[in-house]
Amino acid sequence: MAREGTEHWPATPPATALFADDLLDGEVALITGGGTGIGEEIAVAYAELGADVAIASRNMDHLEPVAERIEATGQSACATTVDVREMDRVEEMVETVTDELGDITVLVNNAGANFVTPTESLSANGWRSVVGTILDGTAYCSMAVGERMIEHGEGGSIISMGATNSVNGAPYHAHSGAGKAGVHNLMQTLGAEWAKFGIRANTIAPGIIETEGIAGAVGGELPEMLLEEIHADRFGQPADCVPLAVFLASPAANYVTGAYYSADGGHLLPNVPF
Ligand SMILES: CCCCCCCCCCC/C=C/C(=O)SCCNC(=O)CCNC(=O)[C@H](O)C(C)(C)COP(=O)(O)OP(=O)(O)OC[C@H]1O[C@@H](n2cnc3c(N)ncnc32)[C@H](O)[C@@H]1OP(=O)(O)O
Ligand SMILES: NC(=O)C1=CN([C@@H]2O[C@H](COP(=O)(O)OP(=O)(O)OC[C@H]3O[C@@H](n4cnc5c(N)ncnc54)[C@H](OP(=O)(O)O)[C@@H]3O)[C@@H](O)[C@H]2O)C=CC1
Repeated sequence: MAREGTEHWPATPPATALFADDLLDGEVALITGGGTGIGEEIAVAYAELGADVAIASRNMDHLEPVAERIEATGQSACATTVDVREMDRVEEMVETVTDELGDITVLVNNAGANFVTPTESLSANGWRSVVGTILDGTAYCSMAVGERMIEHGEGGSIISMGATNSVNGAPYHAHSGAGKAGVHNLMQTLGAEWAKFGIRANTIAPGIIETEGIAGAVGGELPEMLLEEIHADRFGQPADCVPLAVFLASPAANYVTGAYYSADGGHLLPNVPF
């Protein structure tokens, strides 16, 4: 895994160097889109810290090698296919994970989709494809897992991946930015509504993180000129998103709900004018 850093903005260390290795003992985590990019890094870190981990996405080829990495830590893994845009498939996924690993205590809504396009060229199907994955998918997984967390009666943590493109809007990101804004709002609503069940719901907003997914979304390599807008002077790596995901899954966040944390190297901060 790439962990590239710079002199002033070093790479984020591995989770095992930052957290107690039993921090997530007894947790059962489900990470959608856990077979690639940021989701893979979170899945393996959770297992290294003692959680049993399920990963789910459309393509089993992505999932199998990550399930092997999880099992190599000594924890149990479950890999199952799902299209998060379909509620029936989501219900099946939750049933499979619960049967194999037990009651889910941590849900990470990480499955995501994006492509950069002028809004006047965006088709209705393109809009649905992205908003369906980001917003419908996050809602369906949260509803299916949340219902079981409520029945189980021991609370839980729901963590959703937002994006900094939703904060001020972002040209060529109409579908993704609107979907991610909805994700944050949904987490705030669930945080309020499900507080009485001990279920916490929070959002992590990655900045520009080097993954195959974002390379595909921008149609190739990330343009170097984007670095001019990033105070950290480097693109993020999946590992930069892991500590927030560990924190929010752990008892260290027992009083934290409805919150929004960015990991973006200062991408949204103003430029210094002189
Ligand atoms: C250069 C400026 C950069 C600035 C950066 C600022 C801030 C960065 C913030 C970044 C925020 C979020 C980033 C991410 O989410 S990165 C992770 C992205 N990962 C993925 O997208 C992985 C999953 N992706 C996919 O599955 C596919 O790419 C897709 C999203 C398209 C969904 O696949 P699906 O199989 O469901 O869909 P189809 O291929 O059938 O297509 C559906 C419709 O969408 C149209 N489409 C697809 N690609 C494009 C494109 N590049 N441009 C325009 N339209 C596209 C496609 O034509 C279909 O529509 P029609 O049926 O009408 O043709
Ligand atoms: N990288 C970045 O710069 C940023 C990323 N983010 C967000 O972080 C998260 C992870 O991004 P990143 O790791 O870069 O992206 P990736 O493209 O690597 O990961 C996206 C994952 O979602 C899965 N997925 C996509 N569509 C579906 C679907 N309909 N049903 C189930 N699974 C699906 C994919 O697997 P499969 O193809 O097997 O279905 C893939 O594993 C996403 O939510 C993304 O929007 C936010 C801001 C910036």
